[in-house]
Amino acid sequence: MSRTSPAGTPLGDAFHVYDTTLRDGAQREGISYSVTDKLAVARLLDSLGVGFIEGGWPGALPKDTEFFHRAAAGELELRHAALVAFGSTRRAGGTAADDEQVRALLDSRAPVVTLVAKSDRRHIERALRTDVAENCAMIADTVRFLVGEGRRVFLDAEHFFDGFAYDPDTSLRVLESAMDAGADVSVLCDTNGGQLPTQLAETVTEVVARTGYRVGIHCQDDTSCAVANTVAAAQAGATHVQCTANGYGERAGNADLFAVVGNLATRLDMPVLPEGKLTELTHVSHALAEIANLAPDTHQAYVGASTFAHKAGLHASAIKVDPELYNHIDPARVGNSMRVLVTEMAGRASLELKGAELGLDLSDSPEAVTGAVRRVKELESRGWSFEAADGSLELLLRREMAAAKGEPSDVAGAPFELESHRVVLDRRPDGEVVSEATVKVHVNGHRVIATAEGNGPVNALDAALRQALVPHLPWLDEVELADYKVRILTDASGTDAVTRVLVDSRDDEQEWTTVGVHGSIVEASWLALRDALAFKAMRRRESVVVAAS
Ligand SMILES: CC(=O)SCCNC(=O)CCNC(=O)[C@H](O)C(C)(C)COP(=O)(O)OP(=O)(O)OC[C@H]1O[C@@H](n2cnc3c(N)ncnc32)[C@H](O)[C@@H]1OP(=O)(O)O
Ligand SMILES: CC(=O)C(=O)O
Repeated sequence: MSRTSPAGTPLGDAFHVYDTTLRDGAQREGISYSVTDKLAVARLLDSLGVGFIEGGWPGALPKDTEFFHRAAAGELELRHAALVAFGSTRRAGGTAADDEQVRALLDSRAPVVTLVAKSDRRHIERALRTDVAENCAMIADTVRFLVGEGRRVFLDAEHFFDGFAYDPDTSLRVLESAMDAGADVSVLCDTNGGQLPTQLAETVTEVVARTGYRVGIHCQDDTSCAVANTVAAAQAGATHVQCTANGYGERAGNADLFAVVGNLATRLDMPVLPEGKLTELTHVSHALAEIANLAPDTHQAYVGASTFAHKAGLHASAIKVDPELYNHIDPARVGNSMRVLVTEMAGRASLELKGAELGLDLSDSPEAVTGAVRRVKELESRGWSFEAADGSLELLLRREMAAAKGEPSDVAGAPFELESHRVVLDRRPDGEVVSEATVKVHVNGHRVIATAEGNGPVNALDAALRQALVPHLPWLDEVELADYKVRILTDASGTDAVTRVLVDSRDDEQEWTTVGVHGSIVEASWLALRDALAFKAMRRRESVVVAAS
């Protein structure tokens, strides 16, 4: 069943993309949005073009009450989305007009209200401790009251799927009580997140067929099927999908907005976002992770940094012919990009594609490619890893290219020669442990000896090297040691442990990572640092050549 308009124009109110990051997403352990965070999240979601933004539960959480207050006072100007206040119906035995929680929904001034209500008879009787008739009256009274006050009302039918399997008549009566009172959408909730796509889609189909209501879907992710369930529901006739940014949500989470939108837009050709907005998925996902103070999931569908990163040589060989052969979509459609990883699993094509990514044309250097593949495999079998060390990989490729042409490999060499280095650990009387490094190097015809301290061997060696080299090579001062990581590999060489050091460096123009591996942490650090400076020297030589030509 397709709901794409013939012209491919946005579906608008015919299909709702409803975000509940600020309510269900905020129920994730570890997330605590400030009101300012919530406003920033809402702005980003609006800029992406979702149809509805559920801002929280006014009256229940003071922060949410303040969020709606500040939004209404002009701090939130929404261009695409309608703001939604979430809350429960009146309590049993009262009236909607007198219910404090219901009043808070009105006071929020949100144009849309989503009411959560029980739709599983066991919950009505055991958790609410009332009967089905009173539960339906609570819903109908509250919907009628809010609609009478000019609000658009959606019903979140909690535990719908479990309830429908147990006692379908009660669950359908709950929907009926809301829709007859003027609600717009019956949102079927998989509150415990235990559904699987086939059974869930069958229920959605049955509800749509039996009621003719506009049906929505809200899936928790306890079976890791929230996205699949949401898409299956849309295919079965649901025209309102509730999701959260990056799948944040209660317990295991909710349906990931970016995967749901990615699937609907690219797999089912449904223009669920305004034109041109799909390319913002990756950026918005990462920005929302930042606000939640969580690291983006690098393997997240559509938007993860590794989601279009190809490691296997066989994949690369087909990608070289046509990227579509190993990508389910063009990553640019969702604002992401493809990368080729070079590791022990690489083949010739991987190296050629990586070379192109690094600006090196290897098409007429078959010996260099063969040499580089052999060298990478051999080094990786000894614990090296080039996957995250593009700087060292580029140097390796350039050395192989030079060797293949019979040129000296110092095109990619360090701009100095090491005579020796030494690092000692100095435990001070106050208990502080300081690394002290001494280097003896030859640079521009001078023999230089320098000693420096640091908070670890990499840091101390870096400081000593700079002290020795900068007076002779002042441009090295532009290089900043941004970070370094040390990993002990117990089985890399088959016998003894080795240490792998990754060094991140940067200057005004770029960042690069280099790697060193050795039985000694000091030597591993030295190798990674030497490549870091060799990389800078190589870039400098290139810029001098460009400037001269
Ligand atoms: C499935 C979901 O995720 S829905 C969203 C859930 N989100 C939250 O719960 C976060 C915000 N919640 C809160 O701040 C508080 O729980 C409040 C303000 C809503 C209620 O707090 P309290 O009045 O202290 O009650 P408490 O949380 O202990 O229990 C909830 C009450 O609401 C009742 N209730 C539960 N669901 C509903 C419903 N759909 N409609 C009406 N009443 C309901 C319960 O029966 C219980 O009533 P009782 O106090 O008579 O036993
Ligand atoms: C409404 C909601 O969050 C749920 O049923 O899971």
